[in-house]
Amino acid sequence: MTTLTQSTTWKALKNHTSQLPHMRELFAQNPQRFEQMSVAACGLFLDYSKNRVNDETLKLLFSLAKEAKLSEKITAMFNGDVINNTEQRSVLHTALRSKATQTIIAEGANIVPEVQQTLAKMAKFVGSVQSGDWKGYTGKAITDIVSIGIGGSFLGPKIVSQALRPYWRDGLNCHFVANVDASSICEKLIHLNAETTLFVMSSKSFDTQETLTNTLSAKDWFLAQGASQQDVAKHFVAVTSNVAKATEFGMDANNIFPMWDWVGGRYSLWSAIGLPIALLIGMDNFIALLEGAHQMDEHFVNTPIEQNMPVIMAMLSVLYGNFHGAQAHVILTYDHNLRGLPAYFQQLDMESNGKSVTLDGTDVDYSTGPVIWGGEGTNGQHAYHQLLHQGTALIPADFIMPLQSHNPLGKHHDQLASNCFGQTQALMQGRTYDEALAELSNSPLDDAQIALIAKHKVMSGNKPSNTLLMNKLTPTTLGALIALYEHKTFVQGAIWQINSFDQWGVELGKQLGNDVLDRIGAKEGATQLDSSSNALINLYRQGQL
Ligand SMILES: O=P(O)(O)OC[C@H]1O[C@H](O)[C@H](O)[C@@H](O)[C@@H]1O
Repeated sequence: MTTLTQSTTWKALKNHTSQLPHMRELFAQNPQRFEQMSVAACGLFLDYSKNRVNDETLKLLFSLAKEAKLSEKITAMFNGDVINNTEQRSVLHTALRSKATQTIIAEGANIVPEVQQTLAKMAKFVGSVQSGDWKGYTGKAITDIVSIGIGGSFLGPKIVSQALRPYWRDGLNCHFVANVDASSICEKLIHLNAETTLFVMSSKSFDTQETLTNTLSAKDWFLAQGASQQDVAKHFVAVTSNVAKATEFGMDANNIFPMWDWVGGRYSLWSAIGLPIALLIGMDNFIALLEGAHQMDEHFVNTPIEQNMPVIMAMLSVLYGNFHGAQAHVILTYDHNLRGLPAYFQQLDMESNGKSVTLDGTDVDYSTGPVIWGGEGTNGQHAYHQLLHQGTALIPADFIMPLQSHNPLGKHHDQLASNCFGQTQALMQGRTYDEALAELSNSPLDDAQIALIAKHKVMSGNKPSNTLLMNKLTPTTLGALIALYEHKTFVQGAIWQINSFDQWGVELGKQLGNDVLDRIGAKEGATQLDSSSNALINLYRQGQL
């Protein structure tokens, strides 16, 4: 039994939440609800009024945060304290977007100079590739980047590049290879010219099977196109914290961009892992991305928790996960360029808070990280919004939308916005039986049929949502948005007293996968494992059913 669930505040929340009226009633009681439950920060605007809260709920949630010593924990992270207790590491992705004048101590040294040196190395490299000064082995400029990496070494570069498509410099294209399934790399290489292709291999550990395999295959392809071993240095660069392994692999030491143990993979896009992003949008825009995140860092550190955007969003998630039984959370991006963002937040949140023991190893007796999923609006309305409106599961929703489009065309953006706002309204107010009957008042159906259809048209409403707006999706607002969710994830972990920065759960699958790989390649069929695993391996070995 943890102290958290035994606390007075926790018990008060349990009691309070069961007595709150429907959101329709909460809006009717307070015409100022929107004004009182919205907050602006760093170019973002959060409307959290469509939530199952009143002033008392918020007061209790903020008490929970204070009892968790949240402010002290925020300070500890930014100061470089070793808060990742199982790997004995600081957590300082925030240092990657710090100012050159700052001093941030990690492992006994000021890390800001090295961060700045790496940014300068990136800027020089990006400038030379974009200007055409960087030449391939036949003297041609680079036209295509192939980014090889997986997990945090893939999702950040991929999703941010996609989100900032309007900022791509002409003349450069980028292809992302992550999965070890050869289709991923083959379908890209087939269209590329080795003379003008640059491979960026990103792996913090330089020990991830998929990334190593893909990089070796890329190298084989490159050499098979007529290039020679000494040409590799012109076409392969690496981003890693394991410089020794990268050099051993054959990467030219001058082409290795460092990263550090105090940056978690899912928090690393701000480091040289973001090199593909910078190559596409330019270093000036990459710096703007960092600036947006830095602004959100400042907001997070300096703003009282009651007006603190990451804290508000985090405490609302704690409310639904721990007091309303919600086990999932949906991210709905009403912006085509943000279509990949739910997948990014999926790793950020689920790999951070998918834990079941507290920092001191006590089994939790409460829910922790929810299942994060989502997609772009309005597509989701034609796919899964039915469940959001009438399903039995409570799934809180974040709607994210810029007020201005990069492609203002006719009524498109009006329709996008009207759908976004209409959805949050429908989730909140639902439809009563009487309203359904009224809608059927002119129906030719008989009374029994009308009563039946009306019943099927009832929507309970009271479904919570946040609406996050920005003027326009720019590098700066995107940086602030991603940092917002990083800090939201941190706050939830702080409340749940878990380590949000290790990922022991991914180890076993890898170990067993390596064992299966050996059994697939063995002389004899598999017999030592469970009957299912033996059979599956042997089916694969025979290559057909
Ligand atoms: O960057 P790498 O060391 O290759 O790791 C790539 C990924 O591997 C694992 O799946 C970790 O759980 C991720 O957090 C990490 O981003």
